[in-house]
Amino acid sequence: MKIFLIGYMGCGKSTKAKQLAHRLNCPVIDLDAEIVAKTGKTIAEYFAEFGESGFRDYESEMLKTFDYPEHCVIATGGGLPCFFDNMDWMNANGETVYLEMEPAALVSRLHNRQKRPLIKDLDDDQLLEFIKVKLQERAPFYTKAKIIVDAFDLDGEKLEQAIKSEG
Ligand SMILES: Nc1ncnc2c1ncn2[C@@H]1O[C@H](COP(=O)(O)OP(=O)(O)O)[C@@H](O)[C@H]1O
Ligand SMILES: O=C(O)C1=C[C@@H](OP(=O)(O)O)[C@@H](O)[C@H](O)C1
Ligand SMILES: [Mg+2]
Repeated sequence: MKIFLIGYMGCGKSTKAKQLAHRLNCPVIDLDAEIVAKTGKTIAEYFAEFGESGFRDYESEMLKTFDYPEHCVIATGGGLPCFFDNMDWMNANGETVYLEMEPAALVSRLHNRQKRPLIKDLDDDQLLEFIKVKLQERAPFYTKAKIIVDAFDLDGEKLEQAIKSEG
């Protein structure tokens, strides 16, 4: 089974994907890291060179053409489910899990903003406002996930349980 973790920047997709894959004894794939490995550019450099729309094209192509092992956990980028038919594609090709988190909690997780071009120039107050607006836009996509879990106090074990009981 392919398990796609989705949710806003900072909700813990990359961190929890590693923990879950370790528990399930299967490979982990972080699509942002795959983009960096394939292009030789950081996400920030890719945005700077090709703009957000160039990045969205590339991440969608990466999502749909990656040679996934049969069983794996996939950390997606926060915006990926909200463009093209990516969310429907993931639902058709695996288990989708939305790691849901409140805007204030997301701010407290997003210390290292330089890696994330959409928020790199925002202070904490601006970031809170930005997330509130963006999360409203993105929620209709995220909530199409087959499984929704509260990501605030989540660890690999709780995530595994949530997938087993709801999946
Ligand atoms: N359970 C947790 N408690 C506190 N901080 C966490 C926890 N899980 C992840 N983090 C931190 O939150 C930040 C965002 O996590 P990350 O996995 O990169 O999120 P995403 O891939 O969803 O953007 C990282 O700095 C990470 O160390
Ligand atoms: O939410 C977004 O639009 C983005 C999230 C990032 O991934 P993380 O959610 O892992 O930070 C990365 O794909 C890019 O900076 C854009
Ligand atoms: Mg990530």
